[in-house]
Amino acid sequence: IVNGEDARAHSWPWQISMQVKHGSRWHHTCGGTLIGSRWVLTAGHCVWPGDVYRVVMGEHDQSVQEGTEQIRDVLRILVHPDWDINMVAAGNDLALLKLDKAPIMNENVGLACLPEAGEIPAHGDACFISGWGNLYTHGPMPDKLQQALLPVVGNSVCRQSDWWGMVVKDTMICAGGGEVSGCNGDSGGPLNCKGADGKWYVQGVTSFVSSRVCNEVKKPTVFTRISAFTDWLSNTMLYY
Ligand SMILES: C[C@H](NC(=O)[C@H](CCCC[NH3+])NC(=O)C(F)(F)F)C(=O)Nc1ccc(C(F)(F)F)cc1
Repeated sequence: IVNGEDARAHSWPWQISMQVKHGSRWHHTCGGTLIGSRWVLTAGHCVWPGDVYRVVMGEHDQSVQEGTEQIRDVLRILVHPDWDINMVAAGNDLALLKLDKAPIMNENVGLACLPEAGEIPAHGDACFISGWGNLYTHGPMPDKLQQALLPVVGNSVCRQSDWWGMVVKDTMICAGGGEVSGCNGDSGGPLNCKGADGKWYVQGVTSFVSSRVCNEVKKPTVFTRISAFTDWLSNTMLYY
């Protein structure tokens, strides 16, 4: 996240770190959201065939063993059938990770609330992006979880030719578009939006930013809109 701030520890208890094994070491590769007792939602572009992943929950500072971390292996990976790594603009950038065992739910690890099917966040809705992605383009990753206020940009604005144009589909949400943005490593993480009931809902899964600079003005961070995939999510979690 570019131009964000340290999150208060464990204030986004559904935020996970998806880690990939390189040799004998594990590296953060993407964010994700705990949406079921044994299910994590992340981005399709976070999954590479042949890689081995694990999920760390209850994490805050990745450089410190805080005693709140819970680590689980990934038993099964289900990438959205219509995701195509060569067609980011087509959307469907989703994957479900089934954990080998449910984590213990506590003040540091909990389930996200998901929106109703078809719910579209309004232009100007105050949402927060969270993640351990780069602090700036080609920059370092932070130790502590970052967050940033990223107001929703309605698709009619986001589709303007000097913004994202026709790259933005109905199954996507734009947010930001100024100096604040997601950046590499935030992929797959949540867009946290406060509902009318005062509860936080995860409305989006971080998908892409400008390929020039993460925080390019008029190129908001683009999220997969979860409310467009409620059937796929529930059917997949029910079946597998
Ligand atoms: C460097 C930049 N990376 C990204 O945006 C990657 C996703 C890359 C998937 C495709 N390889 N996502 C992120 O860095 C994230 F943290 F913001 F999610 C990028 O490639 N952006 C990008 C690519 C294609 C398109 C477009 F859809 F227009 F083709 C728009 C942006």
